[in-house]
Amino acid sequence: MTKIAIIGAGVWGSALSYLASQNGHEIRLWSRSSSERLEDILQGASIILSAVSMSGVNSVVTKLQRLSIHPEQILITATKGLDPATTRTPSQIWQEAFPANPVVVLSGPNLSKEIKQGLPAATAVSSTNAKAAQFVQQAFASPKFRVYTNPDPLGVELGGTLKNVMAIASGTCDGLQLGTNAKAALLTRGLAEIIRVGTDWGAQAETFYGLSGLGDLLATCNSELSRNYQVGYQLAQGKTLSEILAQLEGTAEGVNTTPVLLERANRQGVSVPITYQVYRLLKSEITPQAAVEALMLRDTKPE
Ligand SMILES: NC(=O)C1=CN([C@@H]2O[C@H](COP(=O)(O)OP(=O)(O)OC[C@H]3O[C@@H](n4cnc5c(N)ncnc54)[C@H](O)[C@@H]3O)[C@@H](O)[C@H]2O)C=CC1
Ligand SMILES: O=C(CO)COP(=O)(O)O
Repeated sequence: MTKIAIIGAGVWGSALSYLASQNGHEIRLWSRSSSERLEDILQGASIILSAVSMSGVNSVVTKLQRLSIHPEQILITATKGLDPATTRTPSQIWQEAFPANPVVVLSGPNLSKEIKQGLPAATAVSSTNAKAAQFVQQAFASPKFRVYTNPDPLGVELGGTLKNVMAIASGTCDGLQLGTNAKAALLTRGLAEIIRVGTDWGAQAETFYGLSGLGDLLATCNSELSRNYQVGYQLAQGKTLSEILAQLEGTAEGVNTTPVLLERANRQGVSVPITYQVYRLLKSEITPQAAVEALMLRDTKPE
């Protein structure tokens, strides 16, 4: 039995809390509206897991820095996003704030509603500290949740983060009823785009063919349970972004990830044509139909 503190009681934090409690661990779930003090929640926890949305990462990290975190406490980040101010990933933020602590990234094709229904799923846990990743693997592995370790935390994290942009594009593709060929082309070229960005960032290309890359791309880009997919689908139906977000259950991180990803890719000179069209779509600079045309009419090139 392990004591696990979970910060962020949104849909993903709650699903992870459910998985860990099914394994017999002692779970303490904390949210901004909790009556309990954060320091009491963290006291004695072997694992501190953050499942807050990207917009909350910096303030949660700052809160924890004011408390006494023991260097042996394992920090898990389950957030899929990029910091708009610095383009850093959540694990980079956590590791810089807590250089002595092991930081583990948890990411995979994990639509929380399916997990809450008790359907089987798999995920990846990754850290520069292999022992910490194995500890987390043992803590969360169950007959319903298969947990793989992976040696490339940056790749695991970027796979889960960048696919959200592709999920918006995929929802748009389905909303416009462009067909199966178009969808297959989009996902394949989307993966190529993710790999270009990820390898330029320092991640391993093969990581993106694993659960947190291709795996999550397939799940999120093909499911109405994905909030990012829903954003794209509803944009294709003519709704405005603010109308969609007002009714969305939870966070569609791809909306905020897109401009940050584009900024970084432009700075690095990495070509991201799908991300660019998603960016223009989200900013209402282009219609969904015109975004598709812009992608199809690009200069011809080798695959
Ligand atoms: N829902 C899902 O299926 C999955 C979600 N994720 C990722 O997990 C993260 C959270 O997603 P959801 O739970 O779905 O979103 P959500 O919108 O349901 O929950 C986000 C949580 O973060 C908390 N939060 C935000 N700012 C905060 C702050 N400053 N201080 C304290 N708490 C704060 C909110 O109160 C809320 O409880 C996202 O990055 C998402 O991409 C990852 C895998 C699966
Ligand atoms: O990351 C997810 C599944 O792995 C959840 O996707 P959405 O955030 O698009 O709902």
